[in-house]
Parts: sequence; structure tokens; C-alpha cells
Amino acid sequence: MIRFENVGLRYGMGPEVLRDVTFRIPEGSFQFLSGPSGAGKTTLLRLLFMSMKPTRGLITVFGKDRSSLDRRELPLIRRKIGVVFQDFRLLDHMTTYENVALPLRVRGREESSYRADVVDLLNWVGLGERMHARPPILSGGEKQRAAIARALIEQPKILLADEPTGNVDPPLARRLLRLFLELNRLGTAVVIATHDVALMDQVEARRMVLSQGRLDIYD
Ligand SMILES: Nc1ncnc2c1ncn2[C@@H]1O[C@H](COP(=O)(O)OP(=O)(O)OP(=O)(O)O)[C@@H](O)[C@H]1O
Repeated sequence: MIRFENVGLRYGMGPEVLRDVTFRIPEGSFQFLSGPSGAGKTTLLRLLFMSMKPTRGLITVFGKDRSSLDRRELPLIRRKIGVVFQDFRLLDHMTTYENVALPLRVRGREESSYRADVVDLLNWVGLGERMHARPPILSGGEKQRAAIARALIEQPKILLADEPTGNVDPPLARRLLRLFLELNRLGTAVVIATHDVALMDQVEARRMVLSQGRLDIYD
């Protein structure tokens, strides 16, 4: 589904942050992306989401060479990739429901065609009771789940989550992990960037470990 071959990345004239990174994300797979702070996890997620181009190497996304994608194709391919950013990026002036529905509204869909789906998804992440609340009054864990719901509303083929359990207590982290596993059982590939070893130890999953810009994979 996604393939990296000998990918390298440097910011500006700086040193290579990622070096000779080669891996595949198979359809329906589940993996953790870990490594110490500064190892390049967020950078790798940015490359996966195509918000940056590699400085060298080949990236193939859903069968297309990333370097040949033009600006019209990019949004169509990105729609297949859901992202949960470290800082959530929720809009404070909109309700939780409106935040989750936003990607569909932006595409010009009629509310009547998606209202039930948004409500179902909010119930699934456990935010059914909070759908009319705005992000400033949500707890950290509720914001996290709202961001997950927004990433999933377009039924992506793959979900990328950057430190999704970074700001929550261990019980909620376990609950979020169960949510990701359930999503994966329903067919979505999942990549969770984390340095939470306790979280990774809870499931037998593929681990992609970055260290000084190089990637090792433990299947
Ligand atoms: N926009 C940028 N410009 C220049 N250097 C950057 C930029 N973003 C990240 N870096 C550098 O790239 C390296 C990898 O950073 P990255 O954020 O990908 O690591 P990370 O593994 O996600 O770290 P953390 O776990 O702390 O979030 C770091 O040395 C960082 O300073």
C-alpha cells in the first residue's frame, strides 16, 4: 500500500534526519513507530502523509510514485490517509460534531447525507454525550478521541497517529489502544508513533524503530 525505498530526508542544509529508510506498510497491517525523541518519527509521518518530499529515495503511495503526483492528485490520495496530529488541530469555535464533520462539509456534502455517520462515529469513540461541546472544554483524552474521529470520518485506508497516548493516563491509553485495534480489525492499516514502551508491550505488533535516522523493523 505504501512503500519507501532508500528514503533520505534533510531539512534545509542540515544533516540527514532519515537515512536509507526502506519499509512497506501492507494493507490492513498494524505497527508501532518508535525511537527516542528526535529520532525522526514525526518526520517519517510527514513523509507518509506527503506533506514533505524526500530528499532522496522512492516513495510509492497506493501504487503511485510520490514524486510524480501533481497538486490535483495529492488531495485525492490524502483522503485515503487519516492523521491524528500531536496537537489535535481541532477548531475551537466549532462543536465536536462540527469538527468531525468538517472534512465532509468542505467537500460540499449535504449534512443530511452524513449526520448519522458522524453521530455513529462519535458514539464509537465514546463522545456521543459530548458532541455539542467545543474543544476548549473537552479533556485531553476527549480531544484526542475527537481528533481520532475526525481522522476516520472519510474511512481512510490507513490511520497515522503521532503520540496518541502522550497526554493521557494509562487507563485511557489502554482504551485508545483498544480503539485502534478494533479499527484495525475492521480493515484499516494503523501506524502509531510512540515512545510509550508500556503501550507497545500490550500487543504483539510489528515495531518500526528509528535510531539516529535509521530504521529497524521487528516483525
Ligand atoms: N522543520 C524542521 N526544521 C529543521 N529540523 C527539524 C524540523 N523538524 C524536525 N527537525 C529535526 O529533525 C530531527 C527529527 O525530528 P522529529 O520531530 O521527526 O523527531 P521525533 O522522533 O518525532 O521526536 P519527538 O519524539 O521528540 O517528537 C530532530 O533533530 C529535529 O530537530
